[in-house]
Amino acid sequence: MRTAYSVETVRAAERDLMARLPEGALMQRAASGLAAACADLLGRVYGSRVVLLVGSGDNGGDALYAGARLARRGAGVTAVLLSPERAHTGGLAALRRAGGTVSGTGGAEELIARADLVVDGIVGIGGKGGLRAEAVPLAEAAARARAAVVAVDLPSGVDADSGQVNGAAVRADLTVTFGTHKPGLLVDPAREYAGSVRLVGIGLELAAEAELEALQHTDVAALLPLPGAESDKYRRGVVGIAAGSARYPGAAVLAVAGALRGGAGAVRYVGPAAEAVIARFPETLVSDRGPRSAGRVQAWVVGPGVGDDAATVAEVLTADVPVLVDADGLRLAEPAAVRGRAAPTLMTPHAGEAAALLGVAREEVEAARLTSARELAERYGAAVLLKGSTTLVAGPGGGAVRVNATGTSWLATAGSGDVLSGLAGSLLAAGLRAVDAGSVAAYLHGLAGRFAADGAPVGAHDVAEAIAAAWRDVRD
Ligand SMILES: NC(=O)C1=CN([C@@H]2O[C@H](COP(=O)(O)OP(=O)(O)OC[C@H]3O[C@@H](n4cnc5c(N)ncnc54)[C@H](OP(=O)(O)O)[C@@H]3O)[C@@H](O)[C@H]2O)[C@@H](O)CC1
Ligand SMILES: Nc1ncnc2c1ncn2[C@@H]1O[C@H](COP(=O)(O)OP(=O)(O)O)[C@@H](O)[C@H]1O
Ligand SMILES: [K+]
Repeated sequence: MRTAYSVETVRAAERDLMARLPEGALMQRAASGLAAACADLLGRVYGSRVVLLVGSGDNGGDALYAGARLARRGAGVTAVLLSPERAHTGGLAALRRAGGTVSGTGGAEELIARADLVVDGIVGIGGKGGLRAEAVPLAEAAARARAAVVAVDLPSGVDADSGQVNGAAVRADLTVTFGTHKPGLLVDPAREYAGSVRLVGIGLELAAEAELEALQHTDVAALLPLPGAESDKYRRGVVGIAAGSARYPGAAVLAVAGALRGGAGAVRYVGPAAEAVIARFPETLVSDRGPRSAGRVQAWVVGPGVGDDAATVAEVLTADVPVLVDADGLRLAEPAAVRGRAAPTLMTPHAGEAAALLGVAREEVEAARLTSARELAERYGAAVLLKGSTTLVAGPGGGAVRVNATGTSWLATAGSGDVLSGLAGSLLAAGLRAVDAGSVAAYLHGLAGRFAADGAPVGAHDVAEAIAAAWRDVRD
């Protein structure tokens, strides 16, 4: 499991550790890891041109000490100081001793244009708001330059705790982060600014709960429901799919396609698209008598393509088993009916649907994805899976939010959300907790999207077909 901790938690751990270590030891650990990452990126350090962008805090100190290490290995290192009188004294002295030079911001853009590597030490976890005006031209010059850009701890200008980006920020090829990931490195839009992320251990002991968790292959493998010798189709769980309409029969077919690959022993379909479902998936149990009379299920999926069928949504919400609400179902569900449920609920909006539920503009949700997912989960007393390039899954009782980045932008194709709903519903029926079902489904769905696309456009049915390959890959 990869975890990310809040700045407050990092600060507390830093204080504890600093009290036990000689002064400056922590910064040396950070600088050593940073310099090693820079050297790897450069390939040949000797003779390379390195520009350090140095702000007034310890983030700039890290950059200066790392710059000194590179200078000792023969790099030509210049530090551009944003506030010369407040730059880290020890770091500056070390750089000078190693033969590095110092410049003000005048002429910095030409230096950046000629550099092989730009190290962004403008601001780290002490940053507030977007980049300040004097730093913006430097970030822009770095974006234009052919140099590789390495961000120290996090790209300057992004919010460490929320992943929000207010105004300009540095775009890095690599972020070298210290002690733990920060939420902003894993959540869009900030994640896009971070490039690849390298974690450098500095010995922090993080006592509090993580803000974010990102499942890895082994975590997912441990959660996958596997049949045993004593299994039969009912014990494995039956998932009910209430989806589709005369107008949107495809949503039903795609949700069933996802559900068949999710680990439930049987898929029961109710609704007006039974013929289309059976034609494609003859193994589906179909019924046209409505959810309540359809027979026992261990979880429901309601909503994809149901159009205006509010009655079906209301009926499913009265079931005493876990319910996944998606698409039209999110619009039609009575908030009180969701909040009043005793069994778990998993809501799966994309940003537009989340915005409608929260009564804000879509852009607001996209800019503040983490806060939005948490807010919805709290308001509805439900687990909330917020779709997008990084998918978030927040539980109703607070706690760490799961983040998933296995996907690919090829998944932005009509109907791929329906496949995800079926898959997650199937995992719910197999007995996974709502947050686990949502995050495991997002993980497999993202991988399946990658496998199916492999660099070319795909349809949602291709994604469904690749889910089996994603399972195998995870279990390997
Ligand atoms: N935690 C750890 O365990 C370890 C932490 N380490 C390192 O320390 C870093 C944190 O250092 P930090 O606390 O000195 O804060 P930092 O990020 O340099 O920023 C503060 C300065 O930036 C300025 N500033 C603020 N906002 C700004 C903006 N938007 N745009 C531009 N400038 C802005 C602000 O100015 P002021 O408001 O005072 O005018 C202030 O001077 C951390 O990220 C990591 O790299 C490692 O060395 C070892 C282990
Ligand atoms: N840029 C992207 N990168 C990765 N995944 C994406 C991206 N855009 C959308 N997705 C994923 O594709 C799926 C789209 O779902 P949704 O928006 O509900 O589409 P539909 O309603 O057409 O089925 C979600 O799983 C979402 O996370
Ligand atoms: K930085």
